[in-house]
Amino acid sequence: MAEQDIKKGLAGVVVDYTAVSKVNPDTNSLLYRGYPVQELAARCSFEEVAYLLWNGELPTAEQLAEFMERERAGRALDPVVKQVIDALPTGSHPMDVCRTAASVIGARHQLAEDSSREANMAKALDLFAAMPAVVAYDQRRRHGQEAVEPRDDLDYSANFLWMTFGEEQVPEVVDAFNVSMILYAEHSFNASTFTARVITSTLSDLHSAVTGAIGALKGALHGGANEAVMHTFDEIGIRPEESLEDAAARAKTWMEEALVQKKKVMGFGHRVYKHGDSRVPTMKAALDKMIAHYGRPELLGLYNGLESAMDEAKGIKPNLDYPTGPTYHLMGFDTATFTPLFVASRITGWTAHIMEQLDSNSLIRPLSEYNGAEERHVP
Ligand SMILES: CC(=O)SCCNC(=O)CCNC(=O)[C@H](O)C(C)(C)COP(=O)(O)OP(=O)(O)OC[C@H]1O[C@@H](n2cnc3c(N)ncnc32)[C@H](O)[C@@H]1OP(=O)(O)O
Ligand SMILES: O=C([O-])CC(=O)C(=O)O
Repeated sequence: MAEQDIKKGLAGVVVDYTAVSKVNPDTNSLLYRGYPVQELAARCSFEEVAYLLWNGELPTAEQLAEFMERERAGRALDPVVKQVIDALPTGSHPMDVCRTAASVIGARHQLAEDSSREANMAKALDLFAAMPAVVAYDQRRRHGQEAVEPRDDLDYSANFLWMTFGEEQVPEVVDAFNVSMILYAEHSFNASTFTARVITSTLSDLHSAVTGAIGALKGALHGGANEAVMHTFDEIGIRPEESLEDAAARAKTWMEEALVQKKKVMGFGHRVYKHGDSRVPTMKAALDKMIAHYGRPELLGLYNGLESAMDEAKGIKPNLDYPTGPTYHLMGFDTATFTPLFVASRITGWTAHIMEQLDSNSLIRPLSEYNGAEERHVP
Protein backbone atom coordinates (compact mmCIF):
# COMPACT_ATOMS: atom_id res chain seq x y z
CA MET A 1 0.00 0.00 0.00
CA ALA A 2 1.41 3.41 -0.93
CA GLU A 3 2.15 5.64 2.07
CA GLN A 4 -0.35 8.28 0.94
CA ASP A 5 -3.16 5.74 1.35
CA ILE A 6 -2.62 5.64 5.09
CA LYS A 7 -4.91 8.09 6.85
CA LYS A 8 -2.94 8.69 10.03
CA GLY A 9 -5.29 9.66 12.86
CA LEU A 10 -8.18 9.08 10.39
CA ALA A 11 -7.79 12.78 9.55
CA GLY A 12 -10.32 13.83 6.94
CA VAL A 13 -11.89 10.35 6.71
CA VAL A 14 -15.70 10.18 6.71
CA VAL A 15 -16.62 6.86 8.33
CA ASP A 16 -20.42 6.97 8.72
CA TYR A 17 -23.55 9.10 8.70
CA THR A 18 -24.89 10.79 11.82
CA ALA A 19 -28.10 12.71 12.46
CA VAL A 20 -27.08 13.78 15.96
CA SER A 21 -25.02 16.88 15.16
CA LYS A 22 -23.42 18.71 12.26
CA VAL A 23 -20.03 20.39 12.66
CA ASN A 24 -19.42 22.74 9.75
CA PRO A 25 -15.94 24.30 9.83
CA ASP A 26 -16.62 26.38 6.70
CA THR A 27 -19.55 28.25 8.21
CA ASN A 28 -18.11 27.84 11.71
CA SER A 29 -21.39 26.38 12.88
CA LEU A 30 -22.60 23.53 15.04
CA LEU A 31 -26.12 22.12 14.91
CA TYR A 32 -27.63 19.66 17.39
CA ARG A 33 -30.41 17.80 15.56
CA GLY A 34 -30.63 20.85 13.26
CA TYR A 35 -30.68 23.55 15.96
CA PRO A 36 -27.77 26.03 16.19
CA VAL A 37 -25.99 25.39 19.49
CA GLN A 38 -25.90 29.13 20.23
CA GLU A 39 -29.72 29.24 20.18
CA LEU A 40 -29.94 26.22 22.44
CA ALA A 41 -27.43 27.77 24.86
CA ALA A 42 -29.36 31.04 24.95
CA ARG A 43 -32.86 29.60 25.28
CA CYS A 44 -32.82 26.08 26.70
CA SER A 45 -32.03 24.20 29.87
CA PHE A 46 -29.52 21.37 29.70
CA GLU A 47 -32.38 18.93 30.35
CA GLU A 48 -34.14 20.11 27.16
CA VAL A 49 -30.93 19.68 25.16
CA ALA A 50 -30.40 16.16 26.55
CA TYR A 51 -33.95 15.28 25.56
CA LEU A 52 -33.33 16.71 22.08
CA LEU A 53 -30.12 14.75 21.54
CA TRP A 54 -31.78 11.47 22.52
CA ASN A 55 -35.18 11.95 20.90
CA GLY A 56 -34.41 14.14 17.89
CA GLU A 57 -36.97 16.80 18.91
CA LEU A 58 -37.24 19.38 21.67
CA PRO A 59 -39.71 18.25 24.35
CA THR A 60 -43.23 19.55 24.74
CA ALA A 61 -44.01 20.99 28.19
CA GLU A 62 -45.54 17.66 29.21
CA GLN A 63 -42.61 15.60 27.91
CA LEU A 64 -40.16 17.90 29.67
CA ALA A 65 -42.02 17.63 32.98
CA GLU A 66 -41.92 13.83 32.79
CA PHE A 67 -38.26 13.84 31.77
CA MET A 68 -37.30 16.18 34.62
CA GLU A 69 -39.14 14.03 37.11
CA ARG A 70 -37.15 10.97 35.95
CA GLU A 71 -33.87 12.90 36.13
CA ARG A 72 -34.59 14.24 39.62
CA ALA A 73 -35.52 10.75 40.85
CA GLY A 74 -32.09 9.42 39.79
CA ARG A 75 -29.86 12.07 41.38
CA ALA A 76 -28.94 10.48 44.72
CA LEU A 77 -25.51 8.92 45.09
CA ASP A 78 -25.94 5.12 45.18
CA PRO A 79 -24.43 3.97 48.53
CA VAL A 80 -22.50 1.19 46.74
CA VAL A 81 -20.99 3.69 44.28
CA LYS A 82 -20.10 5.89 47.26
CA GLN A 83 -18.38 2.91 48.94
CA VAL A 84 -16.38 2.19 45.80
CA ILE A 85 -15.33 5.85 45.51
CA ASP A 86 -14.35 5.86 49.18
CA ALA A 87 -12.13 2.82 48.51
CA LEU A 88 -10.12 4.84 45.98
CA PRO A 89 -7.27 7.06 47.18
CA THR A 90 -8.18 10.76 47.38
CA GLY A 91 -5.17 11.22 45.12
CA SER A 92 -6.87 9.27 42.29
CA HIS A 93 -7.51 11.46 39.31
CA PRO A 94 -11.21 12.48 39.25
CA MET A 95 -11.44 11.09 35.70
CA ASP A 96 -10.41 7.67 37.06
CA VAL A 97 -13.10 8.04 39.73
CA CYS A 98 -15.67 8.93 37.08
CA ARG A 99 -14.65 6.03 34.85
CA THR A 100 -14.82 3.60 37.78
CA ALA A 101 -18.22 4.94 38.87
CA ALA A 102 -19.64 4.58 35.33
CA SER A 103 -18.49 0.98 35.30
CA VAL A 104 -19.97 0.19 38.73
CA ILE A 105 -23.26 1.90 37.82
CA GLY A 106 -23.36 -0.26 34.67
CA ALA A 107 -22.63 -3.54 36.46
CA ARG A 108 -25.40 -2.78 38.97
CA HIS A 109 -28.01 -1.68 36.42
CA GLN A 110 -31.09 -3.88 36.40
CA LEU A 111 -31.08 -3.85 32.58
CA ALA A 112 -27.31 -4.45 32.35
CA GLU A 113 -27.54 -7.12 29.64
CA ASP A 114 -30.44 -5.56 27.73
CA SER A 115 -29.35 -3.41 24.77
CA SER A 116 -32.80 -2.68 23.36
CA ARG A 117 -33.49 0.97 22.51
CA GLU A 118 -35.86 1.26 25.51
CA ALA A 119 -33.25 -0.18 27.88
CA ASN A 120 -30.50 2.03 26.45
CA MET A 121 -32.68 5.12 26.75
CA ALA A 122 -33.30 4.25 30.43
CA LYS A 123 -29.59 3.58 31.04
CA ALA A 124 -28.60 6.86 29.38
CA LEU A 125 -31.03 8.85 31.50
CA ASP A 126 -29.97 7.05 34.70
CA LEU A 127 -26.29 7.77 34.01
CA PHE A 128 -27.02 11.40 33.12
CA ALA A 129 -28.92 11.80 36.41
CA ALA A 130 -26.31 9.98 38.53
CA MET A 131 -23.02 11.46 37.30
CA PRO A 132 -23.27 14.92 38.94
CA ALA A 133 -23.43 13.30 42.40
CA VAL A 134 -20.28 11.30 41.58
CA VAL A 135 -18.36 14.36 40.39
CA ALA A 136 -19.59 16.56 43.22
CA TYR A 137 -18.92 13.99 45.93
CA ASP A 138 -15.42 13.26 44.64
CA GLN A 139 -14.46 16.94 44.82
CA ARG A 140 -15.98 17.20 48.31
CA ARG A 141 -14.25 14.13 49.71
CA ARG A 142 -10.89 15.48 48.55
CA HIS A 143 -11.63 18.50 50.75
CA GLY A 144 -12.69 16.27 53.67
CA GLN A 145 -16.37 17.25 53.22
CA GLU A 146 -19.48 15.05 53.47
CA ALA A 147 -21.69 14.36 50.45
CA VAL A 148 -24.51 16.88 49.94
CA GLU A 149 -27.95 15.41 49.23
CA PRO A 150 -29.52 16.47 45.91
CA ARG A 151 -32.43 18.93 45.89
CA ASP A 152 -35.40 18.24 43.69
CA ASP A 153 -36.54 21.87 43.67
CA LEU A 154 -33.48 22.80 41.58
CA ASP A 155 -32.81 22.16 37.90
CA TYR A 156 -29.88 20.01 36.71
CA SER A 157 -27.29 22.80 36.69
CA ALA A 158 -28.36 24.48 39.93
CA ASN A 159 -28.46 21.11 41.69
CA PHE A 160 -25.02 20.12 40.34
CA LEU A 161 -23.54 23.30 41.85
CA TRP A 162 -25.51 22.77 45.07
CA MET A 163 -24.20 19.21 45.49
CA THR A 164 -20.62 20.38 44.84
CA PHE A 165 -20.53 23.48 47.03
CA GLY A 166 -23.38 22.91 49.50
CA GLU A 167 -24.60 26.43 48.75
CA GLU A 168 -27.16 27.66 46.28
CA GLN A 169 -25.54 29.71 43.52
CA VAL A 170 -26.82 32.96 42.05
CA PRO A 171 -28.65 32.75 38.67
CA GLU A 172 -25.69 34.27 36.70
CA VAL A 173 -23.43 31.44 37.84
CA VAL A 174 -26.06 28.75 37.21
CA ASP A 175 -26.64 30.19 33.71
CA ALA A 176 -22.93 30.13 32.85
CA PHE A 177 -22.69 26.54 34.04
CA ASN A 178 -25.80 25.57 32.06
CA VAL A 179 -24.26 27.15 28.93
CA SER A 180 -21.05 25.14 29.41
CA MET A 181 -23.02 21.90 29.80
CA ILE A 182 -24.95 22.58 26.58
CA LEU A 183 -21.81 23.48 24.60
CA TYR A 184 -19.96 20.37 25.79
CA ALA A 185 -22.84 17.98 25.09
CA GLU A 186 -22.12 16.83 21.55
CA HIS A 187 -19.60 17.18 18.73
CA SER A 188 -20.02 14.49 16.05
CA PHE A 189 -17.21 11.91 15.64
CA ASN A 190 -14.69 13.31 18.14
CA ALA A 191 -12.24 10.80 19.65
CA SER A 192 -14.32 9.83 22.70
CA THR A 193 -17.58 9.50 20.76
CA PHE A 194 -15.79 7.44 18.14
CA THR A 195 -14.43 5.24 20.94
CA ALA A 196 -17.99 4.75 22.21
CA ARG A 197 -19.12 3.83 18.70
CA VAL A 198 -16.24 1.37 18.20
CA ILE A 199 -17.11 -0.40 21.46
CA THR A 200 -20.81 -0.40 20.60
CA SER A 201 -20.07 -1.80 17.15
CA THR A 202 -18.94 -5.10 18.74
CA LEU A 203 -22.43 -5.32 20.35
CA SER A 204 -20.98 -4.54 23.75
CA ASP A 205 -23.20 -2.69 26.23
CA LEU A 206 -23.84 1.04 26.76
CA HIS A 207 -21.91 1.34 30.02
CA SER A 208 -18.84 -0.34 28.52
CA ALA A 209 -18.96 2.16 25.66
CA VAL A 210 -19.31 5.13 28.04
CA THR A 211 -16.53 3.82 30.28
CA GLY A 212 -14.22 3.60 27.26
CA ALA A 213 -15.29 7.04 26.11
CA ILE A 214 -14.39 8.51 29.51
CA GLY A 215 -10.92 7.00 29.09
CA ALA A 216 -10.58 8.63 25.67
CA LEU A 217 -11.79 11.99 26.94
CA LYS A 218 -9.20 12.06 29.73
CA GLY A 219 -6.27 12.73 27.40
CA ALA A 220 -4.90 16.27 27.12
CA LEU A 221 -5.38 16.32 23.34
CA HIS A 222 -9.14 15.94 23.94
CA GLY A 223 -11.20 16.74 27.07
CA GLY A 224 -8.19 16.81 29.39
CA ALA A 225 -7.26 20.10 27.74
CA ASN A 226 -9.62 22.09 30.00
CA GLU A 227 -7.60 20.96 33.02
CA ALA A 228 -4.34 21.62 31.18
CA VAL A 229 -5.43 25.21 30.39
CA MET A 230 -5.59 25.93 34.10
CA HIS A 231 -2.13 24.43 34.62
CA THR A 232 -0.87 26.92 32.03
CA PHE A 233 -2.52 29.79 33.92
CA ASP A 234 -0.97 28.47 37.15
CA GLU A 235 2.45 28.19 35.52
CA ILE A 236 2.25 31.79 34.33
CA GLY A 237 1.05 32.72 37.82
CA ILE A 238 -2.40 33.94 38.87
CA ARG A 239 -2.08 37.26 40.75
CA PRO A 240 -5.58 38.45 41.73
CA GLU A 241 -4.38 42.01 42.46
CA GLU A 242 -2.69 42.43 39.09
CA SER A 243 -4.10 44.71 36.36
CA LEU A 244 -5.56 43.21 33.21
CA GLU A 245 -2.79 44.83 31.13
CA ASP A 246 0.09 43.51 33.28
CA ALA A 247 -1.36 40.00 33.32
CA ALA A 248 -1.81 40.11 29.54
CA ALA A 249 1.79 41.21 29.03
CA ARG A 250 3.15 38.36 31.19
CA ALA A 251 0.93 35.81 29.41
CA LYS A 252 2.08 37.09 26.01
CA THR A 253 5.74 36.68 26.98
CA TRP A 254 5.03 33.18 28.34
CA MET A 255 3.34 32.14 25.09
CA GLU A 256 6.11 33.57 22.89
CA GLU A 257 8.69 31.57 24.85
CA ALA A 258 6.54 28.41 24.80
CA LEU A 259 6.24 28.62 21.02
CA VAL A 260 9.97 29.19 20.58
CA GLN A 261 10.42 25.96 22.54
CA LYS A 262 7.88 24.32 20.16
CA LYS A 263 5.52 23.51 23.05
CA LYS A 264 1.94 22.43 22.37
CA VAL A 265 -0.28 24.75 24.34
CA MET A 266 -3.49 23.02 25.39
CA GLY A 267 -6.78 24.78 24.71
CA PHE A 268 -5.67 25.88 21.22
CA GLY A 269 -6.21 24.22 17.86
CA HIS A 270 -8.74 21.71 16.61
CA ARG A 271 -8.79 18.78 14.21
CA VAL A 272 -11.89 20.03 12.39
CA TYR A 273 -12.14 23.79 12.96
CA LYS A 274 -9.19 25.61 11.48
CA HIS A 275 -10.60 29.15 11.77
CA GLY A 276 -11.93 29.01 15.32
CA ASP A 277 -14.25 26.78 17.32
CA SER A 278 -17.95 27.59 16.79
CA ARG A 279 -18.64 27.30 20.54
CA VAL A 280 -15.93 29.65 21.80
CA PRO A 281 -17.75 33.02 21.36
CA THR A 282 -20.72 31.77 23.42
CA MET A 283 -18.49 30.31 26.15
CA LYS A 284 -16.24 33.39 26.13
CA ALA A 285 -19.33 35.55 26.76
CA ALA A 286 -20.18 33.31 29.74
CA LEU A 287 -16.57 33.62 30.99
CA ASP A 288 -16.75 37.43 30.66
CA LYS A 289 -19.83 37.42 32.87
CA MET A 290 -18.07 35.27 35.47
CA ILE A 291 -15.00 37.53 35.40
CA ALA A 292 -17.27 40.53 36.08
CA HIS A 293 -19.26 38.61 38.71
CA TYR A 294 -16.20 37.48 40.66
CA GLY A 295 -14.25 40.71 39.96
CA ARG A 296 -11.17 39.02 38.47
CA PRO A 297 -10.02 41.10 35.45
CA GLU A 298 -6.48 39.74 35.73
CA LEU A 299 -7.77 36.32 34.55
CA LEU A 300 -9.12 38.03 31.43
CA GLY A 301 -5.67 39.54 31.00
CA LEU A 302 -4.06 36.08 31.05
CA TYR A 303 -6.74 34.81 28.66
CA ASN A 304 -6.29 37.69 26.21
CA GLY A 305 -2.49 37.63 26.37
CA LEU A 306 -2.23 33.94 25.49
CA GLU A 307 -4.89 34.13 22.81
CA SER A 308 -3.42 37.13 20.99
CA ALA A 309 0.16 35.84 21.18
CA MET A 310 -0.88 32.45 19.74
CA ASP A 311 -2.89 34.14 17.01
CA GLU A 312 -0.04 36.49 16.05
CA ALA A 313 2.59 33.72 16.03
CA LYS A 314 0.69 30.81 14.47
CA GLY A 315 -2.85 31.93 13.63
CA ILE A 316 -4.17 29.09 15.85
CA LYS A 317 -7.45 29.83 17.64
CA PRO A 318 -8.73 28.66 21.04
CA ASN A 319 -11.04 25.66 21.32
CA LEU A 320 -13.92 25.22 23.79
CA ASP A 321 -11.61 23.96 26.54
CA TYR A 322 -9.88 27.34 26.66
CA PRO A 323 -12.75 29.49 28.06
CA THR A 324 -14.28 26.65 30.15
CA GLY A 325 -11.06 26.17 32.17
CA PRO A 326 -11.01 29.63 33.81
CA THR A 327 -14.83 29.66 34.05
CA TYR A 328 -14.86 26.49 36.16
CA HIS A 329 -11.91 27.82 38.20
CA LEU A 330 -13.86 30.98 39.04
CA MET A 331 -16.89 28.92 40.07
CA GLY A 332 -14.73 27.08 42.59
CA PHE A 333 -14.19 23.70 40.94
CA ASP A 334 -10.84 21.99 41.55
CA THR A 335 -8.75 21.98 38.39
CA ALA A 336 -8.79 18.16 38.25
CA THR A 337 -12.61 18.22 38.30
CA PHE A 338 -12.87 20.16 35.02
CA THR A 339 -12.77 17.13 32.69
CA PRO A 340 -15.35 15.19 34.77
CA LEU A 341 -17.69 18.16 34.20
CA PHE A 342 -17.18 17.55 30.48
CA VAL A 343 -18.03 13.86 31.09
CA ALA A 344 -21.27 14.76 32.87
CA SER A 345 -22.31 16.77 29.83
CA ARG A 346 -20.99 14.51 27.04
CA ILE A 347 -22.83 11.46 28.43
CA THR A 348 -25.75 12.85 26.43
CA GLY A 349 -23.91 12.95 23.09
CA TRP A 350 -22.10 9.64 23.65
CA THR A 351 -25.29 7.77 24.43
CA ALA A 352 -27.16 9.35 21.49
CA HIS A 353 -24.37 8.03 19.25
CA ILE A 354 -24.40 4.61 20.91
CA MET A 355 -28.11 4.27 20.09
CA GLU A 356 -27.57 5.56 16.55
CA GLN A 357 -24.70 3.11 16.01
CA LEU A 358 -26.86 0.18 17.12
CA ASP A 359 -29.69 1.26 14.80
CA SER A 360 -27.52 0.58 11.73
CA ASN A 361 -24.54 -1.29 13.08
CA SER A 362 -21.47 -2.45 11.25
CA LEU A 363 -18.40 -3.69 13.12
CA ILE A 364 -15.75 -0.94 13.06
CA ARG A 365 -12.53 -2.61 12.07
CA PRO A 366 -10.13 -0.72 9.79
CA LEU A 367 -7.00 -2.15 8.16
CA SER A 368 -3.33 -1.47 8.86
CA GLU A 369 -0.21 -1.74 6.72
CA TYR A 370 2.38 -4.05 8.30
CA ASN A 371 5.88 -2.55 8.59
CA GLY A 372 7.49 -4.94 11.11
CA ALA A 373 10.11 -7.67 10.67
CA GLU A 374 9.99 -9.89 7.59
CA GLU A 375 8.69 -13.40 8.19
CA ARG A 376 11.28 -15.41 10.16
CA HIS A 377 11.38 -18.64 12.12
CA VAL A 378 12.11 -19.64 15.70
CA PRO A 379 15.71 -20.99 15.68
C1 LIG B 1 -13.04 19.64 23.23
C2 LIG B 1 -11.79 19.23 22.53
O1 LIG B 1 -11.39 18.09 22.63
S1 LIG B 1 -11.02 20.38 21.62
C3 LIG B 1 -9.33 19.87 21.50
C4 LIG B 1 -8.63 20.01 22.83
N1 LIG B 1 -7.20 19.71 22.68
C5 LIG B 1 -6.24 20.65 22.87
O2 LIG B 1 -6.49 21.81 23.17
C6 LIG B 1 -4.84 20.15 22.74
C7 LIG B 1 -3.95 21.13 21.96
N2 LIG B 1 -4.22 21.06 20.53
C8 LIG B 1 -3.69 20.10 19.75
O3 LIG B 1 -2.88 19.26 20.18
C9 LIG B 1 -4.15 20.03 18.31
O4 LIG B 1 -4.56 21.29 17.87
C10 LIG B 1 -5.28 19.00 18.10
C11 LIG B 1 -4.83 17.62 18.59
C12 LIG B 1 -6.52 19.41 18.89
C13 LIG B 1 -5.64 18.95 16.62
O5 LIG B 1 -4.56 18.46 16.01
P1 LIG B 1 -4.34 18.16 14.47
O6 LIG B 1 -5.49 18.50 13.65
O7 LIG B 1 -3.84 16.78 14.41
O8 LIG B 1 -3.25 19.20 14.14
P2 LIG B 1 -1.73 19.06 14.48
O9 LIG B 1 -1.51 18.65 15.90
O10 LIG B 1 -1.09 18.22 13.43
O11 LIG B 1 -1.28 20.56 14.33
C14 LIG B 1 -1.03 21.21 13.11
C15 LIG B 1 0.06 22.25 13.35
O12 LIG B 1 -0.40 23.20 14.30
C16 LIG B 1 0.39 23.16 15.47
N3 LIG B 1 -0.50 23.18 16.62
C17 LIG B 1 -1.76 22.71 16.69
N4 LIG B 1 -2.26 22.91 17.90
C18 LIG B 1 -1.30 23.54 18.60
C19 LIG B 1 -1.23 23.99 19.93
N5 LIG B 1 -2.25 23.83 20.74
N6 LIG B 1 -0.10 24.58 20.36
C20 LIG B 1 0.95 24.75 19.52
N7 LIG B 1 0.94 24.33 18.24
C21 LIG B 1 -0.17 23.73 17.79
C22 LIG B 1 1.10 21.82 15.44
O13 LIG B 1 2.30 21.84 16.17
C23 LIG B 1 1.32 21.66 13.97
O14 LIG B 1 2.39 22.48 13.57
P3 LIG B 1 3.44 21.98 12.46
O15 LIG B 1 2.62 21.82 11.22
O16 LIG B 1 4.41 23.11 12.42
O17 LIG B 1 3.98 20.69 12.96
O1 LIG C 1 -14.50 17.38 17.88
C1 LIG C 1 -13.40 17.14 18.41
O2 LIG C 1 -12.47 16.56 17.82
C2 LIG C 1 -13.14 17.54 19.79
C3 LIG C 1 -14.16 18.46 20.34
O3 LIG C 1 -14.17 19.64 20.09
C4 LIG C 1 -15.24 17.88 21.12
O4 LIG C 1 -15.30 16.67 21.30
O5 LIG C 1 -16.07 18.66 21.64
